[in-house]
Amino acid sequence: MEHSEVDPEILPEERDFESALRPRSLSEFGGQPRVRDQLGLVLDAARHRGSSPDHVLLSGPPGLGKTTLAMIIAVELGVALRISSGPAITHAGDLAAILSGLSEGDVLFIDEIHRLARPAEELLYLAMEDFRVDVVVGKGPGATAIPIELPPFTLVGATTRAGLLPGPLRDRFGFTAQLDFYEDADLARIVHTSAAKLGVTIHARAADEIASRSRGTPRIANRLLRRVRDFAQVKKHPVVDLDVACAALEMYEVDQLGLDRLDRGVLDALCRLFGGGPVGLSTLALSVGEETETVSEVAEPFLIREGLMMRTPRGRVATHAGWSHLGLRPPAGVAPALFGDAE
Ligand SMILES: Nc1ncnc2c1ncn2[C@@H]1O[C@H](COP(=O)(O)OP(=O)(O)OP(=O)(O)O)[C@@H](O)[C@H]1O
Repeated sequence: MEHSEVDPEILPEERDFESALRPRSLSEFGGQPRVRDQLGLVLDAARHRGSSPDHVLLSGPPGLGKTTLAMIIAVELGVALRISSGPAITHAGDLAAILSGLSEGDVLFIDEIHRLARPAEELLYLAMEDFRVDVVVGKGPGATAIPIELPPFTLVGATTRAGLLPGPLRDRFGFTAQLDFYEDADLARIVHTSAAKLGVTIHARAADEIASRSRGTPRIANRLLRRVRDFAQVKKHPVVDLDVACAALEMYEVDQLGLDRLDRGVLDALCRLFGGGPVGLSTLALSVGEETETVSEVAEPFLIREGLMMRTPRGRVATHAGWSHLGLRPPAGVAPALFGDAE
């Protein structure tokens, strides 16, 4: 399977790069003003009381800053951060071991919390509410539950799918922050900050261009900046201006809307091969030589968000804006949408 250039999933070789660019405090965290203010208040109040803040749930699409915020929470509170993830905790015992290793006030970050196994989830209910875990010793009728007291801690859960969280778990978070896609102006500021950290001199219009092709996602903005930096270095441009940024982004096949080769391939196949649809997902995926999951989870959400295609009960359909984005004339009957079209 080919890797999509702007796939929001993190790549292993990017981890160092990401951690170097992470903001370390709430004031450095660009964008999301509502979340920043609300979270700031929660942390201030806890500091005032000298106690741990309520458990925090961060929800939103990948790459918007959930892990970054968890790290910031620990730094702002001056406590240690323990990191784990739903899929990594396969047994309730794994979670009990993590919880019993916490010190007073620690922040425990569980990424992808919607993927916790059921027994671990139930153990977490008690830990979140009463700071206690019951460790079951033995099997069958002779089994006994030994309660273990835990020090007060703050759980920070992150999820891309808040709707998949069971109600009892969701209700145990005192504060929920819903992260939204970023405004271009906020992304441009992030590009400037990251460029400064990387020692790249960048013009305002170049930063704006990168921001506008970043799908509202800081991870993608930083990734595109890295690509542009590589291009500028190899082509010996000491400064990244608009022309350099556009040439680099064109070379990496990221278009004005932020579509990459995979997205364009899907839209192109939908329009040219299937007359704009409706066509089934598996047929569409086959026609671009990709797995169905790659098409439905990587390409489609963005194409749909941009109003370029729709999912209908009969299959995938290109919108008027989808046809126009490829420079094609939509067939009669595909009317421009009153709202929601990207163009
Ligand atoms: N508000 C922000 N300001 C500056 N940089 C940010 C911001 N939010 C995210 N980033 C950068 O984007 C990258 C991805 O952020 P992060 O890992 O926190 O996302 P995430 O929401 O946890 O993603 P995932 O759901 O895939 O784990 C990091 O390099 C981080 O530095």
